[in-house]
Amino acid sequence: MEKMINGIRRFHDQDPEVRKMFYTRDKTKKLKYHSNADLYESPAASWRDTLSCVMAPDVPKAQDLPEVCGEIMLEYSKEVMKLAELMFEILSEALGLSPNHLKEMDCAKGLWMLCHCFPPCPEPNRTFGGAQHTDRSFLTILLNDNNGGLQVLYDGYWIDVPPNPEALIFNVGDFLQLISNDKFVSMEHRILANGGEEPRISVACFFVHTFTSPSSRVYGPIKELLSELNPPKYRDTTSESSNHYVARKPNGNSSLDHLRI
Ligand SMILES: O=C(O)CCC(=O)C(=O)O
Ligand SMILES: [Fe+2]
Repeated sequence: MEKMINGIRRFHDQDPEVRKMFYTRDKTKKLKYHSNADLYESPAASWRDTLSCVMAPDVPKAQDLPEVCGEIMLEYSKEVMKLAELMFEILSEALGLSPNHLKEMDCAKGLWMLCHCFPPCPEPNRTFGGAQHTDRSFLTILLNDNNGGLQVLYDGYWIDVPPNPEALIFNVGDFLQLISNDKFVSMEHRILANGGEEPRISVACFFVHTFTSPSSRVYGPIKELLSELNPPKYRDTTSESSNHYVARKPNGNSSLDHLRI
């Protein structure tokens, strides 16, 4: 975990000329680097630079990744995928299903890795590092360095998540909410703009289905969970029609709103 944080810090510490080689706002690219993700959508751009890469199911080649962090991104992905499989087994059991149920739905198959850097912001009270949102994933596994900033919305209050580089944070995403028919609820969170002196590093591993078999797979509330007393709360959707879900919505609306029955 420490090696991963250091590798991502090395990437963001590089000369802009080197980082520029990876810069793109083309959403179809598997590897991209950009600043202020919501630049053209939000009233105040998020104070953040992000290197993101689709790491699974198609594993990128080391030589296609940035030299200073490619190896560790590949190594970290492998470990985080093992952890996700285990977590999906536990979550399946918590739903009263067989341990392999969520894995067999390919919940652990697609990995989109977002390697963030939140540079010190000269006016941190005028924007965010990341505005309020829920993750458009089944599950997100989050690694932070020792700089705080992440907050979760609980009972109407924003609560600081204490930074701990030796811990991982598991966030339920919108798609787990959908297939569990609201048994698990995705977490509203935000990241304050960095008011400190040093850049804050975090790595968010999004387990998603978009990159697995686009358009073919249909997701809806798991049939085994439904009954007369627990009717489906969402319509079925394909990965194609929900393709936008990895993008953040500046208005903070859930990506599930348009699917709710
Ligand atoms: O940096 C963080 O702590 C959280 C990042 C995040 O929420 C995201 O990438 O969706
Ligand atoms: Fe998030």
